[in-house]
Amino acid sequence: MAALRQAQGPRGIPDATVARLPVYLRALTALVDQGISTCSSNDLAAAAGVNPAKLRKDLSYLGSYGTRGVGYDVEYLRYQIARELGQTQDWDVVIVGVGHLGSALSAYRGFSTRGIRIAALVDSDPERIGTEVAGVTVAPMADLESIVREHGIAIAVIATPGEAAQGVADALVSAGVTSILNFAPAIVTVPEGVAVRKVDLSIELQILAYHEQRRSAEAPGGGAGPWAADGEVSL
Ligand SMILES: NC(=O)c1ccc[n+]([C@@H]2O[C@H](COP(=O)([O-])OP(=O)(O)OC[C@H]3O[C@@H](n4cnc5c(N)ncnc54)[C@H](O)[C@@H]3O)[C@@H](O)[C@H]2O)c1
Repeated sequence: MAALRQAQGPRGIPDATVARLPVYLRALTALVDQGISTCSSNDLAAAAGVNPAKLRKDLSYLGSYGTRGVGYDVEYLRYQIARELGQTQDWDVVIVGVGHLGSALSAYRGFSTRGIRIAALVDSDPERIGTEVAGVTVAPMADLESIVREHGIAIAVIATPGEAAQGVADALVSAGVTSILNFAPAIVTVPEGVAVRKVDLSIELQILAYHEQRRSAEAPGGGAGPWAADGEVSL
């Protein structure tokens, strides 16, 4: 069976907690920007859109318990989470497949503020190779290994058609990449020690469509349905 390996949380932190850390980081960054230096777990939980007990439990994995009556030191907690997520250093990332999606991802400015730098773009199409996208020249697949070595790249994004994804994943792994974000609609198998995360917007939309359909079937007059106040479906 094809194994879809998930990133192992650092220091044994559960993956569900790791997945919420970037949300806390974003909320804390907003608090820093507003000049707020301390916050209660309730305030931070509200800003992050999670329940306070879950937030306290998540932060306890980082050894961060806040100070009774004072709350959390916003700057320090932000630093702790950034360090846990490896964001105190910049990560060079390669995108393979520089079509519509790959080009849009390369042009996204939000990565740089999160310590992610799109250092290289690679494609197999001779028409695309040599063109410049978001200030980076598209390189051929033959250059993948030297690109990964030169930039010390550990993380790659696959934005090729599904049928090319496994071959691209194999090439990435053999070049030395150890973490892959796969946008292609295909399950890729990788050796032990390589992490793969899959993003599938169609599945997310299908889930929303399912709930939308149930909502209109169950409450034709416009009931609340399964929707939570923050817009997330409560499953
Ligand atoms: N996960 C999501 O949420 C989501 C959303 C949209 C699209 N997609 C998927 O992302 C992928 C890209 O979509 P797109 O619209 O950008 O397609 P596209 O056709 O515009 O781009 C694909 C690019 O991959 C390149 N490519 C093909 N085979 C390759 C190979 N073996 N090695 C290197 N490069 C190769 C092509 O030359 C092209 O530049 C598709 O698989 C699509 O289904 C995923």
